[in-house]
Amino acid sequence: MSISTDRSPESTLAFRREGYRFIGDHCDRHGSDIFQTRLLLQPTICLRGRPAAELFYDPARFVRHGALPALGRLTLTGVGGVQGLDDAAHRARKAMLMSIMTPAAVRHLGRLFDDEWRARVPAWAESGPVVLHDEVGRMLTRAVCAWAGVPLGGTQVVRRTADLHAMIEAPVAVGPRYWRGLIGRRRAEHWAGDLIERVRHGALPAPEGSALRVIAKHRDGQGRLLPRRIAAVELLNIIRPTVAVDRFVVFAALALHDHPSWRERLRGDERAIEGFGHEVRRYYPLFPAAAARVRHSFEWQGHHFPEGRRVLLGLYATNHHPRLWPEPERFRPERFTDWPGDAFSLLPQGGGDYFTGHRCAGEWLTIELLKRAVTNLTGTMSYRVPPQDLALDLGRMPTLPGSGFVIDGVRRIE
Ligand code: HEM
Repeated sequence: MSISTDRSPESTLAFRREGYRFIGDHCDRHGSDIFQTRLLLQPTICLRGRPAAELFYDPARFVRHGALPALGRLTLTGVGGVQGLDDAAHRARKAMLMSIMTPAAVRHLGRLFDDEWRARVPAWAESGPVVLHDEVGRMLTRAVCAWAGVPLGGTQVVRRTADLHAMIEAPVAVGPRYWRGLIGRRRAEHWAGDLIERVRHGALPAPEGSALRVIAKHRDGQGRLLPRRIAAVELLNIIRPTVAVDRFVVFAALALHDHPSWRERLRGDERAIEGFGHEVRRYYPLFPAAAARVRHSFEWQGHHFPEGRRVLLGLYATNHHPRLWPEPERFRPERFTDWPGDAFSLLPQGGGDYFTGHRCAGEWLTIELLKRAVTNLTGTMSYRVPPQDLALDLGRMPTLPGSGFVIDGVRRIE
């Protein structure tokens, strides 16, 4: 059976225009969870849904080498990092990254973020309106650098956060947004590479088990240290996405604003807070899709996947699949009460296995940070949300409310 194919000879502009909705809407139009289109001048198979996720996360079927478009590699992920590795090289690099994510380390980052938050509340109470995205971004930069063993002078915080934000904003942008991402990455890699060298030469002490130390001292199967630039890319693979959690924090604040009854329901209830966080990650858009290439030709559900073909798994489209998530366009944290967990249906950070596949290395950290943020938004402070542009443009990737979520009248609750 041939795969239902878009009529347009090239869909890159449609993908940019339709953004997060592209894969889901095209699936609906084709009446199928699989269709083929042309993106960036290449035939591309797009998928959504649980069986598709199971297929996509089978490492025997797909490789990641050369899957991510160059625009994304040059800004968001960097070149030579874990995202583009396969097989034994991937497993070894991933094991290094996952060794940092112990339960104690996850709690430690949560506490550092909490301390940052509580320390900022009095300043917010004194000041006028504050932009939550900017504030939380800087708090996360400070917290993750302290956690990772990375020294960061007070004067560096704004500049480093701006570079990290620029990298996150860039991968599907054109024009100045893209250039800012390139420049941000160049500066950040230089900074991270310098830190790696200083640790290797004993000029900078890095605590045992910290991300900086683990990455600087990591040796590959042949006993070689990672090249400076690649070690820098991996250190940024920890710092950059942790700062990106500021987007989920803004979405959580938006959800609390749009569904105020949840404030009371969450207060002091850790399990409800975790479920609320899962619904924030399901409902709101961050990564639209994950990319891979077919390792060797195969047939799946009667469809032919030719060797080398680029395949996109719609993460947002799966998170909004009506068969997986009844009333997917409604924000309903109740759906996660007693949720047994499933590696192939809730995909904000990819699916499958953390160690043998490409599922996000930082998902446990993200869940912890989001819980801390929701606890603070509902339990340790009160605030007003003045009139502002809170609309989410699903045609912009990544998207945020235009205002960055402004709050004022902040008061500490004891
Ligand atoms: C804002 C929250 C985050 C989102 C939405 C997110 C999303 C993702 C997605 C979609 C992937 C790719 C999955 C795939 O290719 O199949 C990924 C991979 C990855 N993420 Fe995250 N992530 C987040 C936070 C984090 C954090 C906090 C860290 C580390 C501290 C992290 C580190 C990584 C790494 C290292 C990979 C590559 C894994 C691999 O290729 O094996 N992410 N993430």
